[in-house]
Amino acid sequence: MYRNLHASSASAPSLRAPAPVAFMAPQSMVDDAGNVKRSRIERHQAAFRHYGRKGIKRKGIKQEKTSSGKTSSGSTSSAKNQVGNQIANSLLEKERGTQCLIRMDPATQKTTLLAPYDIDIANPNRRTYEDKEFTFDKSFWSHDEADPHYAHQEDVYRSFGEEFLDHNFDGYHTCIFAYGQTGSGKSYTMMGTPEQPGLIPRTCEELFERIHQEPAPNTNYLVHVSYFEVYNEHVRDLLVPRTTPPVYLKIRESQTDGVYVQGLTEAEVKSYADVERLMKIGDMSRTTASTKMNDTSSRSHAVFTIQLKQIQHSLVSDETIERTARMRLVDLAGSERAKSTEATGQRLKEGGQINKSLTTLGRVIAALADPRRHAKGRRPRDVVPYRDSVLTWLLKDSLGGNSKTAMVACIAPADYDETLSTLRYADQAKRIRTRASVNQDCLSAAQRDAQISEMAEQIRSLQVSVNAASQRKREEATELEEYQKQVAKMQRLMEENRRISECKIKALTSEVEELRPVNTTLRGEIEALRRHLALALGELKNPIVLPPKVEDVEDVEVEEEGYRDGVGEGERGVDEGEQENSLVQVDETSDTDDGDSGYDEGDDLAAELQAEAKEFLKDLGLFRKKVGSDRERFGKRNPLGEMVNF
Ligand SMILES: Nc1ncnc2c1ncn2[C@@H]1O[C@H](COP(=O)(O)OP(=O)(O)OP(=O)(O)O)[C@@H](O)[C@H]1O
Repeated sequence: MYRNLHASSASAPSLRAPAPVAFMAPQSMVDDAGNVKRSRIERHQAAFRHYGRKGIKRKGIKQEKTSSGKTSSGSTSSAKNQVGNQIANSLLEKERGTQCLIRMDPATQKTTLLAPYDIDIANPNRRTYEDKEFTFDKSFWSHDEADPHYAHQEDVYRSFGEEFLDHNFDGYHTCIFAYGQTGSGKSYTMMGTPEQPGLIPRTCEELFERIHQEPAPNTNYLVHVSYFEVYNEHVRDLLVPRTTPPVYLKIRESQTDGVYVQGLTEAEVKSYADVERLMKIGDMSRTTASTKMNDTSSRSHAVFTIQLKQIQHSLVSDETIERTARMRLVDLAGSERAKSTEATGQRLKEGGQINKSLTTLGRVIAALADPRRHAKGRRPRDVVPYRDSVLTWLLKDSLGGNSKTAMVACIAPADYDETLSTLRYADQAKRIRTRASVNQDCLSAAQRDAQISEMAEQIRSLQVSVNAASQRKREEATELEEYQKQVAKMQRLMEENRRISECKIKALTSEVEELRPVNTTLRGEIEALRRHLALALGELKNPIVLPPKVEDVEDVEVEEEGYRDGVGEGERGVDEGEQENSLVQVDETSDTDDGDSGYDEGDDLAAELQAEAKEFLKDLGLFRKKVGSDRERFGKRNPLGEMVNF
């Protein structure tokens, strides 16, 4: 673990050096010369960090002893639960037969990561591990409560949390964030448990203790709290109830406020009880899940922010001093290897997102720690990839800007690679330099009055533009209403048209149905007429010659005789030849009354009938065409777009 303990003067901005905080080795592990003793038995001990606590004195809460001999608070029954939990954790590590690979030297603050013993000698290609040494600002050893150097929650808070609160009262922005592999104790360090509160509750509690103890009657305090999480690269307000689908907030950047979360709840709090209530709401809302490495693993980065505003008024000089400080307390999600967590599905996806944002945080830290960054003529901001993840963008100011920042690197030192990676991360972060300055405004009565009248003017002009905007809005609303009316009217008309078309189609369909039998009959009649006409024509062109009937012949003979009585012989010879013809004529006209004129009339009739038939066929053709076009216009189509008969 490491942290920044360098303070800046309240009046001028200064450079500060972040420094590491690591586990503190128990005395039993350090020999007289200060060297770390390495015994096989020790190295097989459980590896979890266990913070104890010395509570801030509170009513109704029992006091307990810490390693440093100071008193602490905690309810007895809850403390029992916590002890159980701690033992369970230790047992879990022991059950796994893991080695404790960390040693700490309280004299030098040196942290040593020891190479694991189980090196496979038979396999020479296997990677060789070696001991690694790191030095951090502070190292906390929370391995065994029986240890004289065991670091309780209270010890951790007293060693730097308290100091950070001092910075806040001096008007500095601060940030403490916990980093480490999953299950290494980040949430325990930052939030803790009701029995063993961590840095956040202790800071808040002491903040209100100091406010309420403030003897100066001319100082006013305003405290606001916000709590949000970054889950899968989305920001969610933890102080509002969860919804389905979840409401994600947008990140904005302004020149005056820097990077901020738009629409985030900033609740005013007047006492520690108010903060406790909000912390409870937020913790219940936070995304956690049970994984192989941790029963209540945080699947998101949680950012708890306290805004402290101190307004001081001097009656002597009639000046107002405003100090604003922001405390950011960040519990990062744990880095994890899919192999160790055996995660699948949603857990695997979350793990991927967590690692991605932590990798970006690592790149940001590396860029900020790069000594060339401070070289002359270099434009540092170009190379820091803040915007590559939501987390780094939001923490931009805390990581490399106006803030005093500490990183607590938590380790569960049973895994050489994970622990080495965390310690390297921390080692790099300690090289970062930020520029913290006091956020203070000092205003004389005249300046304040000027500011008030300037603001009043601003409010007036805003009021004017709001009025103009609402007028525009009203006009726009009227236009919109008119437009909506027109659209509704058009829709109504279209609907009516559709209905009219439907009616037409129905009427035409029934007409066609009615005409269908007439059409069939007419077709039949036309066919009959055609046949009849063909017969008549055939008959006219090839008349059938029939022999005269007997009575007819006799009648002729009688007539001939009468005739013969009146004409000469020669005449008779000629008449005989003609007589034959006239007989044919007579016979032929027996049906048509007159042989010669009957033939001409037949032709006329045929022509007349033909013309009539043609006329009829023409009408029929037109009628067909009409029916066809109506079908085209009003007929139904099947899904393939083909016409369907109606
Ligand atoms: N110093 C400690 N003393 C007692 N219990 C501890 C200590 N450190 C961690 N624990 C316990 O270990 C478990 C895991 O710790 P915690 O949830 O804080 O890990 P984490 O690093 O936040 O994990 P994750 O990244 O998965 O959220 C918890 O039950 C916690 O109470």
